[in-house]
Amino acid sequence: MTSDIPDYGKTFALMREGCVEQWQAYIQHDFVKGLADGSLPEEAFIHYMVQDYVYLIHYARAWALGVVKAESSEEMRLCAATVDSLINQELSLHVETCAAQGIDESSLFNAKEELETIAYTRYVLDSGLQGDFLDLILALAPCAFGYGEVGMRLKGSLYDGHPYEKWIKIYAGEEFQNVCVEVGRLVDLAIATRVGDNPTASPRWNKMQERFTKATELEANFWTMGLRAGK
Ligand SMILES: Cc1ncc(C[n+]2csc(CCO)c2C)c(N)n1
Repeated sequence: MTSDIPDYGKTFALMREGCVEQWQAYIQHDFVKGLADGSLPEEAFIHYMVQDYVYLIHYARAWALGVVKAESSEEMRLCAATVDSLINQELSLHVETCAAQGIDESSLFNAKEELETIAYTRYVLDSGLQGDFLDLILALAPCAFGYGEVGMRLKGSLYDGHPYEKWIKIYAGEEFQNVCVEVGRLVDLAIATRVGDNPTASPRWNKMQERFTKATELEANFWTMGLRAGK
């Protein structure tokens, strides 16, 4: 890596460049700044974690739709593995963090959804329902790439007793960074097999960029929703 932009593949580099303004609004959001220096109020963090649990449930449903829409055994396997790890592993940070605040898992599962949560998750699901596998995967991708980039950036912000150390270490960690690289490979492969080696020349490119950009905007909106708690 020659810059501070992580290497999650060719599509990530192109798409990120195609929506730099929205991308910066996402990864340098005030919520992220508050996570970095530890100044984010705990109330906002918990509000965000509850909504993020709900988000992850729908996000897992969207990856399950990827199993339905896959057009190769490799795509199908990767999507199925992601559904499994989301449901059986990745939700545990949310369950544990919220349990410490007296919120049990059934309250999380049944939490009232904020409009930003509905907008983002249903946009992703509809991308897969309305479109093909590629449409779906492009709406899913900013989630992984953005948190991967945020995690990398925030690694240097840790200090002894940092309130959000656990969160930062998960997203900065090798395991999660590998997930981003894997998602990058899946997106690159999905594009190569459907639109070829020169995707920006494809008539589909603008629509593809639009999906990625919209999901990026919905990510920034999701942080803003998190900040609203207690105000
Ligand atoms: C709103 C929101 N966006 C992204 C993530 C990060 N994330 C959740 S699951 C996962 C793995 C991707 O396969 C990633 C990167 C989040 N937690 N919440």
